[in-house]
Amino acid sequence: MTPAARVAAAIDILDQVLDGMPAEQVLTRWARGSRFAGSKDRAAVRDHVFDALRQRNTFAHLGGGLKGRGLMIGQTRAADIPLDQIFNSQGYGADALTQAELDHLPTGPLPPTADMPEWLHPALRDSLGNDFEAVCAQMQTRAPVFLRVNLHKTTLEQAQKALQEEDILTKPNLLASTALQVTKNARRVQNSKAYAAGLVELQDAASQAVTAGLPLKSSRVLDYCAGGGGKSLAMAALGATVFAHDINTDRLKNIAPRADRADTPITLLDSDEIADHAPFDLVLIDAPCSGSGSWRRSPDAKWRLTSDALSDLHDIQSKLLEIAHPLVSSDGILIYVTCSILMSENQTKITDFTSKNLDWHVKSEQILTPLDGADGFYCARLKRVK
Ligand SMILES: C[S@@+](CC[C@H](N)C(=O)[O-])C[C@H]1O[C@@H](n2cnc3c(N)ncnc32)[C@H](O)[C@@H]1O
Repeated sequence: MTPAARVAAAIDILDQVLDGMPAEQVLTRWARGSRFAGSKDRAAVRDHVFDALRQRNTFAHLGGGLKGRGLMIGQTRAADIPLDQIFNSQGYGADALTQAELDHLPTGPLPPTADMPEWLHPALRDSLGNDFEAVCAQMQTRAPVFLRVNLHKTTLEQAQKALQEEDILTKPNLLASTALQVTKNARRVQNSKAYAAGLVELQDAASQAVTAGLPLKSSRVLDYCAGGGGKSLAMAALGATVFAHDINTDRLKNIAPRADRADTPITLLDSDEIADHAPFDLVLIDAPCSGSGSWRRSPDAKWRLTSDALSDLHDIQSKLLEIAHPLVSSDGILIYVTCSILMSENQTKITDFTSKNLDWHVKSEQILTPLDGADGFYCARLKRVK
């Protein structure tokens, strides 16, 4: 595909995403229906779409409209690429600019805060304080790709060497001793031998930081909201005996093959089986949340979030704390985690919980934002008052 044809594809995809469809779903459908598109084309179209969603309002301002076409005109302008190289009606490329589009002269640049939903600005300002603008600017950029080294099978150095043999370059990351940041050929990771052999998994460094600091060796752990098992696998690799549960049992299906690859067994539990295995030394609630800490990776989610949906999430988060805390052994630890940067899903939830459950107190809290180099994360460790 020519650069112009890739932009034309991105315009169609963006129009569907702007109508409310999840970006991943539209991209997958487009790739299936576009046999002519090679892996480089698919990657380029994906980058266009995600970049445009990260900077949606900036590009709409530069391009003169909040439609796929406006966003891609804005993106082309922001990249300083001559517009007629892309918008020239040639081949499968995008149509040439209309007179109105040519006449659109954007006034000065928008601040980075413009690319965060406006209704959330007060909550984000409260949550991030002086970092609000800087976090918004960071959210306009692509997130780094991180790997978690499976210490059960290898060391950081050996994993780096194995990846290097496949021309995938990495460097250690200070957030977690298991974390490698990919600096070259990130897209090759999932087809690499090192990945197939279970030496590494894709996992954000902040997510790794959350589990890396836990007392996991020889602990019995319940991952109450295990999803695809990212944290279950990380905890098992650090020596824990892990039980994984999720209300959506379909989401647990990926755990068995991943656990096999990593050589770290994980026991899946249905809701009615949990009581038989309780209490646990550690119960992890990786709560469903706005995902605002990882909006660089899924930028369409920030435009889909509504205040009603956020309020529903607050209710679920409170419910999960109430359901899960009795499953912790008398001297055990309750861990509450979100990939949110909103105080209402984090500190506020924990304060509400401890004010209703006076026998629990917060041992420590960890608050990470994208300014720390990875996704935004919150982690509270709670114990019973002695
Ligand atoms: C943030 S995701 C978990 C991600 C996962 N821990 C990982 O590291 O890959 C939140 C999960 O909570 C699950 N969930 C939502 N409500 C739940 C409930 N009431 N009980 C248990 N799990 C729930 C969702 O199905 C979703 O898989």
